[in-house]
Amino acid sequence: MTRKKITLLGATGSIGASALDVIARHPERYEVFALTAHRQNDALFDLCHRYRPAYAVTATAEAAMALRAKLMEAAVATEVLHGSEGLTAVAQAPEVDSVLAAIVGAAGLVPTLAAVKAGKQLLLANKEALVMAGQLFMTEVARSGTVLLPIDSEHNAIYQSITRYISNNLSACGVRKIILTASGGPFRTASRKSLESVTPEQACAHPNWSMGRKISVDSATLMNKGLEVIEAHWLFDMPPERIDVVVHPQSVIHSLVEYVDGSTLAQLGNPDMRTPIAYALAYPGRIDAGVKPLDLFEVAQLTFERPDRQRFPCLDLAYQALRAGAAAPAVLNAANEIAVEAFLDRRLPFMRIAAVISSTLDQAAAHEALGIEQVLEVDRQARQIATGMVRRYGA
Ligand SMILES: NC(=O)C1=CN([C@@H]2O[C@H](COP(=O)(O)OP(=O)(O)OC[C@H]3O[C@@H](n4cnc5c(N)ncnc54)[C@H](OP(=O)(O)O)[C@@H]3O)[C@@H](O)[C@H]2O)C=CC1
Ligand SMILES: CC(=O)[C@@H](O)[C@H](O)COP(=O)(O)O
Ligand SMILES: [Mn+2]
Repeated sequence: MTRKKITLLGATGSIGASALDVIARHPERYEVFALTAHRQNDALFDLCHRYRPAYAVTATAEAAMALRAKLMEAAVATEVLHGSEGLTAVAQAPEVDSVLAAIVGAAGLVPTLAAVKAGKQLLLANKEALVMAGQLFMTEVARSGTVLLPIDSEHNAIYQSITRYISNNLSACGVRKIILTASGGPFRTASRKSLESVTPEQACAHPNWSMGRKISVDSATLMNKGLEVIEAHWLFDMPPERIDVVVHPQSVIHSLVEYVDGSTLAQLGNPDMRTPIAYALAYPGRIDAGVKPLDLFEVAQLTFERPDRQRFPCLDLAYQALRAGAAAPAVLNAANEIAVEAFLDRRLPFMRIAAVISSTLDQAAAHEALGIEQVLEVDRQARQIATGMVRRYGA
């Protein structure tokens, strides 16, 4: 069997760790071609030592020099690149079969799009890329013929629950609705008053998933679900009124697809990202992911609630941005990234995250964000506005 060569963008993160865990279980199937990091250079060295990729990518030339020296001393033959050119090079290298996009935030857009342009099979975790530039992204996917496999657990569940016997058009397949499940986050039952003083540590303590800090805060505000509504819109070509959100605190049903004949199909499993990652790596086959099978007697109860749109206004801000279209989702994403960073730095109270995003959406100039340069310019301007808003609403 020829081994699939994988570039892992964002190898030092939470998705990176889950992906490498699955890959390491199947050395006969997968070969790590490139690993990338941003701040965690020592962790990148350890990964190179263990997985012996052909390439590693660091953020800066200085970091690359330091890593090269350590690798040479350890007799590891990995070549080190750096910066955005380095990321693009390993996303597009002719030897690469699949790119797993797990950089967090807007920083993932350019290298992920580079992989699409080169027609690589794309295993997509970086939802922000689709939120910022969905139209452009999906146009490139169609042009290059990239096979795009979602890793985000909800979208992976939907992908698994769609029966595509007839067509790639979901309406033609009888799909009426997509239903995204949300855990409700760590503050699902918290009073509005208590939300005013919650800390980053509390916000990052997700009840079911172990994830990076940015997405953990997004889950706590329900912006994660808002971003996922936009992600689902682009991945499955569904209008916003046919994408619902239901709070399901156990995170066992990862999402559902409702059909016109009254059937609702869903994918279930223990909350562990190795399942969707293994699905995408092995597609269209299946491989062991190291995940414990679901024990329904242990789960015992699956419960459902409506999201509380008053306590968690970020969900509706995302629907609004999706309906507004054009550059609004890119503005929403940029403002959210600035607000979440400020909250994590204790410069902005939790309950002001939505205010920063809403005011930024109001103030940002209307743009028809078409090309990548325009999207990046919208992102830059929105960050500037949102930074001003953080000062206004800040702690
Ligand atoms: N974690 C999860 O379970 C899930 C995550 N996702 C999505 O996957 C993506 C990754 O999430 P997660 O793994 O939790 O995030 P982490 O914060 O754990 O990891 C982020 C990765 O991106 C790298 N990175 C950060 N900033 C930059 C930058 N400016 N340029 C290049 N690389 C950068 C980090 O490098 P370093 O650490 O070296 O600084 C790290 O490797 C996000 O888009 C998230 O929404 C989706 C579903 C589930
Ligand atoms: C694992 C995953 O896909 C995350 O996006 C997860 O869904 C976050 O949980 P919430 O449902 O709380 O947003
Ligand atoms: Mn998700």
